[in-house]
Amino acid sequence: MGLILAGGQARRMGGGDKPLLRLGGRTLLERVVERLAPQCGAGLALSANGDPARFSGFPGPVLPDPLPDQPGPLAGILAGLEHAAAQGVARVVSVSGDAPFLPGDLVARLEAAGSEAGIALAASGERQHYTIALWPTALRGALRDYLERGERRVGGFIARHGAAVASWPAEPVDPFLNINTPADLAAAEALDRG
Ligand SMILES: Nc1nc2c(ncn2[C@@H]2O[C@H](COP(=O)(O)OP(=O)(O)OP(=O)(O)O)[C@@H](O)[C@H]2O)c(=O)[nH]1
Repeated sequence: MGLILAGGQARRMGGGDKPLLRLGGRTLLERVVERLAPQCGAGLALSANGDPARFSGFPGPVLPDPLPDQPGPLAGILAGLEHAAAQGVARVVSVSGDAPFLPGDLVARLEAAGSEAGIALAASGERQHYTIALWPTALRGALRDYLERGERRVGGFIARHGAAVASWPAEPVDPFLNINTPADLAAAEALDRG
């Protein structure tokens, strides 16, 4: 199952839903769905809080964070793992909803790198992306305990559970480039025009 994380506050962008920003005539979310859907036989889910109607075109459930007082990407990942486990799905690939150039072999390579019980992270060269990763749903109990203890660092959870890494070249275009600021969006527009 593919899980698109869209529950962040987009402070560096000035607020709002970054996945609904447009790049080259389509929203970032439409671009992420276009990249990810063909790779995910078990379908997609979107992790986002607030009114789900603003994502009405999304082809899957919109999952609110299970621990609203505990923001951060791990809360969204927990929502995805619990949803997937309820559907009998063993592994979830999370991606950021602001990464419009995801590689077409993302899921296959993460699945090859990961194990039944282990997390697998995507990397651009040496740079690891903690929110673009394969997560066994079996870790959902440990993740809920971690968050309920008041922890929220993704790297801290991964360090406890080990992680394999699948790496893609960062050049000429980083396939995990994500949009954090208006300047990033302008740069992505220039890249998209090629
Ligand atoms: N579900 C969920 N996703 C989150 C949360 N916080 C961040 N994310 C997602 O995790 C990914 C990385 O988020 P960040 O870069 O830390 O935060 P951001 O909202 O994108 O941007 P800034 O507020 O500018 O840091 C993005 O896809 C976010 O949508 C949260 O509290 N809940």
